[in-house]
Amino acid sequence: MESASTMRPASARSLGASTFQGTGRVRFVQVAAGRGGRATARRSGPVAVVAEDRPVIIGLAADSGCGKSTFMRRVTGVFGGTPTPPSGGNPDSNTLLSEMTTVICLDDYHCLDRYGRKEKNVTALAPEAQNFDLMAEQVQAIRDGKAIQKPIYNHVSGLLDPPEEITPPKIYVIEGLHPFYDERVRDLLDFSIYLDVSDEVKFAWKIQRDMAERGHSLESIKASIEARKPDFNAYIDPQKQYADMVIEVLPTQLIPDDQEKKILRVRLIQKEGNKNFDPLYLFDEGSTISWIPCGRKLTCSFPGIKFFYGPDTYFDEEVSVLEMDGQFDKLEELIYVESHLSSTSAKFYGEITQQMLKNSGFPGSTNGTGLFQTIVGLKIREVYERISQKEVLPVS
Ligand SMILES: Nc1ncnc2c1ncn2[C@@H]1O[C@H](COP(=O)(O)OP(=O)(O)OP(=O)(O)O)[C@@H](O)[C@H]1O
Ligand SMILES: O=C(CO)[C@H](O)[C@H](O)COP(=O)(O)O
Repeated sequence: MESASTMRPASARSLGASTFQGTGRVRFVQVAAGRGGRATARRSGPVAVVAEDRPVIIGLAADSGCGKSTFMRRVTGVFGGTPTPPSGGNPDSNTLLSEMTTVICLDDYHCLDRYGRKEKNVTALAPEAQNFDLMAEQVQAIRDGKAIQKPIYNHVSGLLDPPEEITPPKIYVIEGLHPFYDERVRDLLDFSIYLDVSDEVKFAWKIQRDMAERGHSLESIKASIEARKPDFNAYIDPQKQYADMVIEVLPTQLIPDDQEKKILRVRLIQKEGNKNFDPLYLFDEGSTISWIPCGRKLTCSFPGIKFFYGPDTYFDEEVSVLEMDGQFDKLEELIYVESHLSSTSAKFYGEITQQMLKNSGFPGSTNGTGLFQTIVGLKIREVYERISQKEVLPVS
C-alpha cells in the first residue's frame, strides 16, 4: 500500500479536464470561462479562452447546525492559511478571511433581529426576515470588484451591529440559509453547493452539540427543530434544486434500523453541464457501479464500506451520483479508493488523502462527509482556475 506521504504524480486522466498545459505560473485550460450559466459545450474541444479578472462567487446553502463551518474549514484548507475574522473589527463578526478566500455568513442579511422576529412572529428562515435587495446589490458589487459595507448580525446579542468593510477577494463564499433563494443572487454564483442533512442525522448532531457543548435540554432541541421545520421545508430545502453539487447525509443502510446515527451514508449528487467544473467519477464515467472495497487493500471492521456510482436524475436534471456508506478504519488507506476516482480536480495522486489526513481532527473525517467536502474544495479550486485562468499551487 502506497502511503499519502510517498505519492506519485497523477496521470493526466486522474487530473481531469482541468489539467494545465505548459510550465508557467499562469496557464491555460481548454474550457470557456464565463458567468455562472450552464453550457452544454463541456469537453467539446478547444474554444476561445477569456480570463476573467474578478472575484469568483461560491454559494453554500444549509440549515443551521449541518456542518457548514466544518465544511468551510476544509474548503479554505485547500487554499492554505488560517481563516481569521477581520482584524481589529467586531469580535462577533461572522466573516472569515484568508489569503485567497473570504467567507461571509448570510445571517448578516437578516433585516429583523431576534427581537424583531419575535415581535412579528417569524423565524430566521422566513424571507421577510432577510434583506435580499441588499444581499443582491452587495454580491454584485463584490463581483464587480467594489468594496462593500456589509451588515453584521450578532449571534451573541441577537442584534444588528454596525457594518464591516469587505474588500473583493479572489474567492468570495456566501454561506447560509438562503444563497439560492433570490434569483438575482443565484445568477451571480459560479458554483453552488447544498448540504442536505437528513432530519435523523441533523437531530443526532444537534443533540451532540447543543446538549453536550451548549447545555440545552433534549426537549428544547426537539422544540427548536420542530418550530423551524415548516419554514425549512418552505424556504430552505427547495433551494437544493439549484445547486451544482448536493451532499446528502443519510443514516447508514449497512446496519438495519441503526439508532446511533454514527455510521453515515453520504451521497454526492453532481449536476452535469456547468462549464466551470467536471463531475468526478468512480472507475468508468457513466457506468453504474457498486463497489465494496474491503479486501486486501482496505481494512474494514463492521459494518464495512460500500460505494456506489451511477447516473440519475435530480429535479428533472441529469446528474451523476457517488455514494459512500460506512467509514474508514485507517484514513491513510483512503489512497486506495482515491486511486479509483477520476476527474477529482486533485493536482497529484494522493492530494485528497493528504487533505483528509491533514484535517483528520474535524468531524466526519472518516466518512463520506469529510471525503466529499474535501472533493468539493478541490472543485472550487478548479472553478477558480477556469474562470481566472490562474493556477493555484497545491498546499500540504
Ligand atoms: N461531518 C460531520 N460528522 C459528524 N458530526 C458533524 C459533522 N459536521 C458537523 N457535525 C456536528 O454538527 C455540529 C455543527 O457543525 P457546524 O458548527 O460545522 O455547523 P454549522 O452549520 O456551521 O452550524 P451553525 O450554522 O449553527 O453555526 C458540530 O458541532 C458537530 O458536532
Ligand atoms: O438559522 C440560523 C442561521 O445560523 C440562526 O438561527 C439565525 O441566524 C438566528 O440566529 P440566532 O438564533 O443567533 O438569533
